[in-house]
Amino acid sequence: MSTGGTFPEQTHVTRLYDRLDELRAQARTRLDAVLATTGLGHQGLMERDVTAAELSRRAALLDSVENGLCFGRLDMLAPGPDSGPDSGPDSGAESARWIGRIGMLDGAGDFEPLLIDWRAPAARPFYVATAREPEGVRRRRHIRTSGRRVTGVLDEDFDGAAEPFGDAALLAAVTEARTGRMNDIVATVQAEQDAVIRAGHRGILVVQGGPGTGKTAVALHRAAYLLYTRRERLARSAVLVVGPNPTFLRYIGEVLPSLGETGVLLATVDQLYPGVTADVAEPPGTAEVKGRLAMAEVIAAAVRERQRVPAEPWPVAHDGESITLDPDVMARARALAREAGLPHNQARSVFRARALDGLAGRAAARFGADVLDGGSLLTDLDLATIRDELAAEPAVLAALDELWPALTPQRLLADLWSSPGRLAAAAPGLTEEERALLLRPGGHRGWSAADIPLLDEAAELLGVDEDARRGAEEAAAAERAEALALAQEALDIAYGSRTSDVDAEDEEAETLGVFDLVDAERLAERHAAVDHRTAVERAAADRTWAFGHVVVDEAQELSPMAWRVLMRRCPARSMTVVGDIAQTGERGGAASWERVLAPHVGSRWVTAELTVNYRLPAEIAAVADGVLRHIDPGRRAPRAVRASSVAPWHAAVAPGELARAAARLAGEERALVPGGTVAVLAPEPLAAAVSRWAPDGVEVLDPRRAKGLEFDAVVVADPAGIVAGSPRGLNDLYVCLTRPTRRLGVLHTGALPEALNGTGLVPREV
Ligand SMILES: Nc1ncnc2c1ncn2[C@@H]1O[C@H](COP(=O)(O)OP(=O)(O)OP(=O)(O)O)[C@@H](O)[C@H]1O
Repeated sequence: MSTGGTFPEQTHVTRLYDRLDELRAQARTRLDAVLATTGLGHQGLMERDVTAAELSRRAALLDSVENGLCFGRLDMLAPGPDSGPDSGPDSGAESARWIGRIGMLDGAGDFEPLLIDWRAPAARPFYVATAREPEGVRRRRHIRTSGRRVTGVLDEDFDGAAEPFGDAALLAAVTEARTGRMNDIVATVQAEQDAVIRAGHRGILVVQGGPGTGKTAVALHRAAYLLYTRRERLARSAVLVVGPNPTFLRYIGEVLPSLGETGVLLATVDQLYPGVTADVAEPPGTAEVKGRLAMAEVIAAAVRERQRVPAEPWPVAHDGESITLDPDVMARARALAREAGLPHNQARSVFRARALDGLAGRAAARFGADVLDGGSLLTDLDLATIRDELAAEPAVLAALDELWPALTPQRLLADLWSSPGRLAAAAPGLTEEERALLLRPGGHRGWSAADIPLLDEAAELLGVDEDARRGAEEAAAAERAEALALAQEALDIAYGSRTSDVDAEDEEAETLGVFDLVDAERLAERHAAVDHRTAVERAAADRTWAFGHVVVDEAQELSPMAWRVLMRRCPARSMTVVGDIAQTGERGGAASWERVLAPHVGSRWVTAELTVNYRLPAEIAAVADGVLRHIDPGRRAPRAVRASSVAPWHAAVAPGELARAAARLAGEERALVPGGTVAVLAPEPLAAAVSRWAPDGVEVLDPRRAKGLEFDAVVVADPAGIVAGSPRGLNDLYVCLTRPTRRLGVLHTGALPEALNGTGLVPREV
């Protein structure tokens, strides 16, 4: 890369920033003007707020693309018809295409494209042109900037005059020190990644790739690409990005905003049930059972169990006497209610109606039987009167509610986990030990992550509680009536306090007062809350939201029950699923994509594979590959894109010294990667012990929380403990070994685990 001095590109880049400033100023001026508008009707106010929100978003977008606004230039083989006689490669003439984060047109006169959005078809050659297939490109130039200054350029010529530099821009990008937050890769997306980002497939696209192949980066860029190409639809329906834990979501949280995209909700699966926070930890075995597909049937059975029929005739006080709820009448009412095919809470009214019919019929038969022929002496009207009387009897209604109660998902699940009898009835297919894992004998203490998909399942089967909904509607109506009364009061005061000039009917009497312009209803409406939330904000608060596209990262970790939640959130089944089966750590996680997806979409999904590792230097990749061979000898390891000439090390210490030594060595590593990030990865409880000793700036994580993250230097402590720590311990070790971008050390007690022998780890004394 040539650096230093002033680059010819500076002129155009300066023009681009000038244009960006101009667009920002325009957006702000329009926003100010819109906000200053007054005297609008209710409709006008709503429209004003929508326009203001849109303009604020536009202003925010223009701010977000400040860094690295332009990062590339393509000089095409055939200059465009407008190019002037001096349109040489450095002249910045019209034949050049400037590639950047957003598209911008020249504001003056002809509206020529000044900058092409990286997602536009015209930008594609920047990512896919090769010496063999130049795609009409004569030269590709990577432009590096710092602030608004061009600090370096790197060229690849495709006209045979010079050897292309190939991956130099990429190598510069992947060797940079890490900041602890993931960066976008928009300037250096590689051809195999570009194919995934721009894939036209509308259904489920699975991106399988080893660690460091850019799956996360590619998935996020694909989200940005889809928001660009399907803006109309996705702006309304929003895109959901699912990650394994909040630390990971924080790590990736800046990528999409830096690409100017905010229409995306980042969430873990357990954050997808608004109003419930999963804050209770539970053993992995319990989570595994709760994540099984069979739990869908358990929840369905638990709901059915709550639709009861009395075992014996049940006498209920009625009008000073007693009315009997006969099992056969109740059984028939239950059967009819179930047949209605409604969710439990909605079907309650069917049950109640049919039960009252049955009870009225039974009562009529008893009281009105003709002694001569056994027929009924009662008319239909009599029957209806009896039914109405029963329906007005609180004791009868209470009894029917007990047989078919209104239920919330929380109530259903809390009752299920606290009752061995209920659990045995709903989950006969589980063993006694498995059921014991589910029981919470001490009562309800909150929700775990694995409970959330079960609550979601229950919510689907229960539906909304109609009584509660009616209550909420009535409360809303009462609120509105109150607003109306207040508005009327305000108008009365305004009328009462109008000027005496108006009373005097002189010229001033023509002045319009507030009471002339609005009536109470309109005034109340004006004060009613208008929903200004963006699609993402509304989606986050709505359990039943249907997202236009869902990106699932670290998808191998999700349980079958979690997959059901995601499928419900995406009825269109437009998904990008990225992960690596070899990294599956959760007991309930995926062993194959086929098994995960077949229950939902059969064979209607396609796969793409990423094969190049951008994170690990070859020396560290060799260590990880050794472990991968033990996990699955048939699996191909991704090819490392670079070597570092720094050998990964291992050292043995006495068991009692492990925690302190790991912390000390991590401190030493920190000095070797100035400005970079360092982590100790260790199984619990060792990780907690290391945390106590770890110097500032060193993160300490267990393998689970290290998923998807990366650090400049990593010390893996107690590899044997990691392997022994879970049924998929080798996968966990593989995850740990594949986190560093520059340096790896392995600290162990006793001998190295077999999978690490002969992998190139160099012994050292510590
Ligand atoms: N084309 C690229 N240009 C520059 N950097 C890249 C490119 N592709 C990937 N990277 C970098 O490589 C690193 C690994 O990428 P990423 O985290 O997306 O990989 P991954 O496949 O999701 O890994 P894992 O399976 O371990 O979570 C990141 O720092 C990312 O920015």
